[in-house]
Formats: sequence, C-alpha cells, structure tokens
Amino acid sequence: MTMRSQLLSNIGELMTQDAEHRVLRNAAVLFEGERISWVGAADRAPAADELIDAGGRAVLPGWVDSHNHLIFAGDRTAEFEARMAGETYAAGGIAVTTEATRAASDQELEELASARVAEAISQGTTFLETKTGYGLDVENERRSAQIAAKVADQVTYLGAHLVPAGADAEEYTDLVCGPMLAAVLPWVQWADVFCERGAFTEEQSRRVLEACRKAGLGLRVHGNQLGPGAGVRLAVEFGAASVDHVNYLDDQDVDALAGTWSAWDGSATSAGTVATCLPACDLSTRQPLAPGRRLLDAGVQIALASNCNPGTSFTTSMPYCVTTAALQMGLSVHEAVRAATWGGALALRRHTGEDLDGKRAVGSIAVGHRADLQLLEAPSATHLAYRPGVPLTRAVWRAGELVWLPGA
Ligand SMILES: N=CN[C@@H](CCC(=O)O)C(=O)O
Ligand SMILES: [Zn+2]
Repeated sequence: MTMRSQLLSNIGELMTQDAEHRVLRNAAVLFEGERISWVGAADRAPAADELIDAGGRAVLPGWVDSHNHLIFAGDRTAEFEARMAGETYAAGGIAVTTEATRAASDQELEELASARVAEAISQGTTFLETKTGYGLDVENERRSAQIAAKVADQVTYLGAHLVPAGADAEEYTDLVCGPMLAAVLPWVQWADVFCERGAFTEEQSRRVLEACRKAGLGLRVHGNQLGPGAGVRLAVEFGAASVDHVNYLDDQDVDALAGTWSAWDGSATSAGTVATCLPACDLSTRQPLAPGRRLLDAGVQIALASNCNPGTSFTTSMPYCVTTAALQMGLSVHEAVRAATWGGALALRRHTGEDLDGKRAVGSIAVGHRADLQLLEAPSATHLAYRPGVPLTRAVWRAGELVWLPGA
C-alpha cells in the first residue's frame, strides 16, 4: 500500500537532534504515513503528494515528556499558596490527591487525563509517559494503570509513591511488590519508586525495584529530590533507565551516573541511567534547580520533563522547561531542546529502533523515525529562550498526522 507523502519545506532552521546533532538551514522533511523518509536541503527535496510551506520558520522534533503523573483528580491550590508563603514541600501532600482520585469515577479520571494530554500536545508534546501513584491500593492502582494506558504512550507503575495513611510501611511495600504489581502488569512497561524522606526508605525501595525487575518491568527512580539520599545510587545499581529530580547530588552520585555511560555505543541495550531534570517542579517547590550543566559536563545524558502533577508541578508545558533550562540551568538552547526531545526518548528507550516494543524511534528527525514534528512561530529555536512565555507552537504532527493547528 502506498502511503500519502507530505513534504514540509521552506524550513528556516531544522533542528534535527539526530545522531550528528545537525541543524540545517533552508531544509525540508518528507514523511510517508507515520515514517520520516527523507531529510535534507529544500532545493533537493523529492516530490510529494502534499506540500506544506513552513514559511522560513523553525522545525524541531515534538517534545518527548518522559515524567508525568496525569491520573489524578482534585486540586492542591491551597498547598501551593502555603508554599509560596514559605511552607516547605513534603511528600505527604500526595495523600490529598489520593483521596480525590479514589473518589473519582473511571470516566472522570480518563477525561481529566485526556484534557491534560491535549494541553501538552497543543504545546508541542508528541510522546508522553505517565505514572500511576495516586491510587495506592490494588484496585485504584489497577484502574489508574488501565486509564493511563489509554491516554499515554508509556505507563509507569508507581504504587511506591507514598505509604497510605494508616498502613504499615513494610506491609504496604509487600502489597506493592505482590498483588498490586500483578494487578497493574498488563498495562505498564516501567516501575518507579519514590525513594525519599517521608516516602520509601532505601531498603523498601530496593525491595520494590527487585520485585518489579523480576516481573520484567524497566526501572526508574524518583531520587535526590528533597535532600541527599540513596536514589541515584539505587538507580545505578539496578541499571534503571532514569533517575528523576536529581536536585541534591554529591560528586559520587555524578561519577556513578557518568560511569553508566562509559560503554555506551548508542544502542538501547548499552544505554546508562538518564538523569531527568524537572525545572518546573524545582521552581514550584522552591528547590535548587537540578544541576543539568554539571551532569552534561560530567558525561551524563540528561532529559527534561514537565512532571505534570497537582502537587509539585502543575504544568504540561515543555516549552517552559526548555526556556528555564536555557535561562537558569546553564544549558544552550540546543542542549535544552535535545534534553526535551532526544533525551526524553533515551530515558524511555525509544531513541532508536531497538526499543522495548519494536516501535519507531521518537525524539529526533531522521529517516525511519516517527514523523513527530513541531513548527514554531519563530525563525529559530533560540526564540524559545529569547521570547520566554510567548506561545510559539504553530503546528504539531504526531506520527505524520497534523494534531495541532491553532484556529483549525
Ligand atoms: N516526588 C514525588 N512525586 C511527585 C509529586 C507528587 C505530589 O506531590 O503529588 C513529583 O514527582 O514531584
Ligand atoms: Zn514524579
């Protein structure tokens, strides 16, 4: 069957985020169906069924948002206000959302999550992960996972988000490692644990990671968010695909992460532990920004993600994260965009064809990859930092399909 071909041409700046980090001027991209089939100079482009004129604007890969908590109901505005008045963030706020989430119907939860995904797409996100973690009992984690699988590209099991009120921590950890894990398994690819003061101890986290690895899940860790801790160490020990937050790192943590990348040959199997920085969360919780510059300089691969959740980061905006990373974390715009596209794909092991589930690579514009592209209302990606807060998303294609065009 021949696929309809579309040629996106007259691109002023094409930031491919491909293996060579190419940035092309006066470029074009051809896609056939969901697959990118040609990338190069506009004046050498092949013919296509449809011509789309970028009008000299910038084109980048769609954002890959690798850390979210979208399956929730309720509101934590009061907690946020208290924080802005000087209160410190604590893990216990998760319980407030758990109560509201348990009280919501499946339909409500799906509608709320779908609206958040739509909001993300309208800002250029084309591939997105979400976690469970506001159910915290077998049935509510199971339905969270099932709903998550309907709305997101990949799902992470986070039964180990908080020990629910009244539960014994060791008994709850047994539940997370046993019946709850079995109940979510049909819908999830990854497992995560919140290894932090007020959440799960190092030993409890280790048990969760061991059980989830045994069940065949890929691993990630919430670590070193609120203070120094064992999160990074555990993530490295277990070969986790990412450790997320990473606000409080000592030299050993950075060296350990860098060590996971020393034998990397670009494949998914040899990839190390990505350090996922969550700048919107850091600002909303008034934590120090994750040391993205230091990590990159040490040879660690990093990702940027929005961490959309009602407690610490109620935003789906990847442009906001990219802007912050460039303006306040010492990254160049190219590095920030790379972390928000290719870096996210690497954290989700979808940066090459050798991914977990045999599907097309995302997060970079290269032949054979999925046609996930965004057109900016700007001549270059630099405008993402140069014009902070200005909505610059002009059009978004996901798997070759136009999914966002304001006014259309
Ligand atoms: N840190 C743990 N989990 C979420 C916050 C959850 C909440 O406060 O509701 C995060 O990634 O920031
Ligand atoms: Zn999180």
